[in-house]
Amino acid sequence: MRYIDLRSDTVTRPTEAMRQSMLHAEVGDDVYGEDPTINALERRGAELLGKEAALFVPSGTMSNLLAMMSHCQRGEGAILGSASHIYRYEAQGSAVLGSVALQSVPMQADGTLALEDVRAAIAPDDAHFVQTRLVCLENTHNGKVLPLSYLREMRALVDEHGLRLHLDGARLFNAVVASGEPVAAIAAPFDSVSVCLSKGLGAPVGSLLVGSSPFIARARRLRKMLGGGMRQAGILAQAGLFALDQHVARLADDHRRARRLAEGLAALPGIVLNLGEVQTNMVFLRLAKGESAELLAFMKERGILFSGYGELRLVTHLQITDDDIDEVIDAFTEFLND
Ligand SMILES: Cc1ncc(COP(=O)(O)O)c(CN[C@H](C(=O)O)[C@H](C)O)c1O
Repeated sequence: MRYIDLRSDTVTRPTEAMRQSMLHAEVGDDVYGEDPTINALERRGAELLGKEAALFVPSGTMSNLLAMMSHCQRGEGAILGSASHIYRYEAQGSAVLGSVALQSVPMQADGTLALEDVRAAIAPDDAHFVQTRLVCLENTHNGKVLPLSYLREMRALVDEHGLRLHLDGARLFNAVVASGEPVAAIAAPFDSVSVCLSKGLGAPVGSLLVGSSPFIARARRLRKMLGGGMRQAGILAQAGLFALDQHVARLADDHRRARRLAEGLAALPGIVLNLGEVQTNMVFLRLAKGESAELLAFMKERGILFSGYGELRLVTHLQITDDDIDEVIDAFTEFLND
C-alpha cells in the first residue's frame, strides 16, 4: 500500500535521477581522506556556507553531537532551547557522551531564545557553576524561520561574553528558500552549522558539519572515536551533491503544498491551526474536540500517516504531491463530518 507519509521529511527517498547519479560516484577510503566524492561534498558545503571546512556525517544527531563536543570540554555548558532537537530528541548524547552541561532556556513561539533568557543563563565565573561555552539555535524550528536580524543580535551577545554559537540547521535550506536570504548570510553569525542532506533535500543519508578548519579537524577525530569514520561512502556523498544541485529550489513546492494543506484544514470546523506559523514545510494542528489517536487511526486506514501527541505535525516533502494534499484535506473533512 502506498502511504501519503506526512510523518516527517526524514522519510524522503532518493529519486531515480539521484540513484543514477550515485551509481557512478567515485569512491575511496574516507578514513584516509581519499574519497574524492566526500571531499568534493565537504568542499561544496564549506564554500556554500562561507566557512573554512566541512565534515560529512552519517546523521544530524551525530553532527550536532560532534559540534557540542568540539566546542565544549567536559564540564563546560551549552545554552539551548528546551524544545530544541538537541535538548529533547538526541538522547542528551552531548551530556552522556560529551559531558557537556545542557543549560536549557524556554523557546519563544517563533523558535527564538529570548536574549534576556540567554544572558541570564550564562553562568557566572565562579567555581560553584559550570563554565558556559556555547549557545545553540535551531533554524528552522518546527518549520519556523528565525529572522536574520535576530541571528545577528545573538552573535553580538555571544561575542560580548566570549562564547561560541552553533546552528542546528537540519532544515537550513528551507529557511533559505522561505526567507530569500543567501545561505552564507544565515550561516555567517555562527561558528558552526549542521545541515541535513537527508531531510527535505532528499538524500538517503547524511549531514554536513561546517566550521573553521581547527574545529572540523577536532570534529573529524571525535567522529572516528564515536565510530563514525566511513570508508567508500562517496556513494552517499554523491546523493548530497545531487541534492544541493537539484533539490534546493524545489523546497518552495513543499512550502506551497504545506500552505495549501494548512489553508484547507484551517477552513474545517473543529481544526485549531495557526496559519501564521506555516512558514515552510510543517503544519501543526489540534482537534477542537476528540482524541488525536482516533484521528491518526482513521487516517492510517486511508493510507495517510502523520505524527504527534496532542499537537499534530504534518510535514510535506519530495514525495508529497498536489493530489496527496487534496486527498488529505478530503480525509479530514470526512473524519470531521462523521
Ligand atoms: C531540528 C533537527 N535537528 C536534528 C535532527 C536529527 O537528524 P537525524 O539524526 O535524524 O539525521 C532532526 C530530526 N528530526 C526528526 C523529525 O523531525 O522527524 C526526528 C524528530 O528526530 C531535527 O528535526
